[in-house]
Order: sequence, then structure tokens, then C-alpha cells
Amino acid sequence: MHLEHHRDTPTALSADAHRPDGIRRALRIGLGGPVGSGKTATVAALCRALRDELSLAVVTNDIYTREDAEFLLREAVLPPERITAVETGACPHTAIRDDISANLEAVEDLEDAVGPLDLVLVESGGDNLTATFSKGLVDAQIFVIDVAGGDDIPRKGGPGVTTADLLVVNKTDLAPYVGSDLARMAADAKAQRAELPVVFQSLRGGTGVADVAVWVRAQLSAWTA
Ligand SMILES: Nc1nc2c(ncn2[C@@H]2O[C@H](COP(=O)(O)OP(=O)(O)OP(=O)(O)O)[C@@H](O)[C@H]2O)c(=O)[nH]1
Repeated sequence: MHLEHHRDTPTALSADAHRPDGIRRALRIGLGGPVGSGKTATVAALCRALRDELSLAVVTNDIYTREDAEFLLREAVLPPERITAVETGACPHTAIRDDISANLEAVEDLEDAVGPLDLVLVESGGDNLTATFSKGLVDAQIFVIDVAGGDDIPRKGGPGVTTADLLVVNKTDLAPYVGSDLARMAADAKAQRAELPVVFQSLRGGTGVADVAVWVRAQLSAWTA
């Protein structure tokens, strides 16, 4: 594993780096955000960007289906044994914030099945602006919003926008079509988040995801330091 060290990148890592059975565990990064903002697409892009340098795996959360995991399997972003799904039932945020046991079990099952992992990405089911992950489940979290959801979303705030370790504003390619003002979104995000980082991304255009990957590598450097 070759990782650059990014000393200036803020990090929220503080949890115990070992499982209850004493085995060193993977860094766990959560991706949350509103329905359809591009969480699964971001997970897919991150897998493609990082899979040759890291041992990684993915847990998806869907309300009633396994569709996100099936999409990742179809796209072959990782070998099938590295992708697993949790069906959350009615309330997606409960499974990432309140009763995290199914997700923790899924992560540990992956580590047991494929051996030591550097990184596990945990994708939440689509939810609203208040959904955040328990710190008992993930070490850092990415909140994904998109420009088509309205350029007032950063201004409205909410825990996802204000406290996530990284805010990704996705689908910038759609801004001209939906009349979203990216400069305004950037200024509002800065006002809500102070020094916490923001990446503007277009997966359609292939921009931004490299910056998200740089941020993930920085989290890993801090985790393994
Ligand atoms: N134009 C454009 N479309 C995108 C971009 N990123 C994702 N999409 C599309 O947006 C739709 C939703 O993307 P997903 O990745 O499934 O979104 P999600 O947040 O995982 O959705 P849920 O799991 O249902 O909450 C898909 O049709 C994607 O192809 C982007 O940067 N630009």
C-alpha cells in the first residue's frame, strides 16, 4: 500500500483501531445523503480509483432491496465477495445511527471472509439532511448532495451538510440545466462548514472524484499512522 501523507487535511479519526477480538480493523468510511444524490455512483468511482492500491470492500444499505449492491456487482467494481448488502427496513438512518449491529456484523463478516482490509465503504440508504452515521460504525463520513436537489441545500444546513467530514456536491454537469448557482453553493457550504472540506464532483464529467480519493487516502494515512 502506497499512501501519501496529507498533514493539513482535517480528520475526525479517534476510534479504536482494533476489533473486540483484538484484530486490527479496516478504516470505515460512511457515505450518506438524500435519495439519488449519487452515493452508489461515488462508491463505484472510489472503488475504481482505489482498488489497485488498497484492499477494500463495500457494505450497502437499502430499504427493501439489495439494488445498490447489485448495481456494484453488475459494474464489477470489486470482486463479488467484497460487496455485501444490509436491508434496513423502513428507516435507513436507524441502521447507520441507532441500531448499527447489522452493519457492524456485515463489516466483520467481510473482514473474516476476505482477510485484512484497509478500507470499508459503508453506503447509507437515501435519507434526508439530518441523517448521520454513528461514530461506533464509521470513522469518518462523506455526505453526498447534488446540484439538482436545489442550490439552497448547503444554506439549509442540517447535520449532514454541517458536520460531515467531507461534503461532496455531485452532478455539477447538471447545474446549467437546473439553474443551480455553484458559486453560491460553495459560499453557503463554506459558511456552514468553516474549514471542513467540500468537493464539487461530476461523475458524468469525470471531475472531482480524484479529489475525493485524495481525501480518502489522507484518512487512511491518519488511521495507519
Ligand atoms: N448527470 C449526472 N448524473 C449522475 C451523476 N452521479 C450520479 N448520477 C446519476 O444519478 C442517479 C442516481 O445515482 P445513484 O448513485 O444511484 O444515487 P444514490 O444516492 O446511490 O441513490 P439511492 O441509493 O437511491 O439513494 C443515477 O442515474 C446516476 O447515474 C453525475 O455526476 N451527473
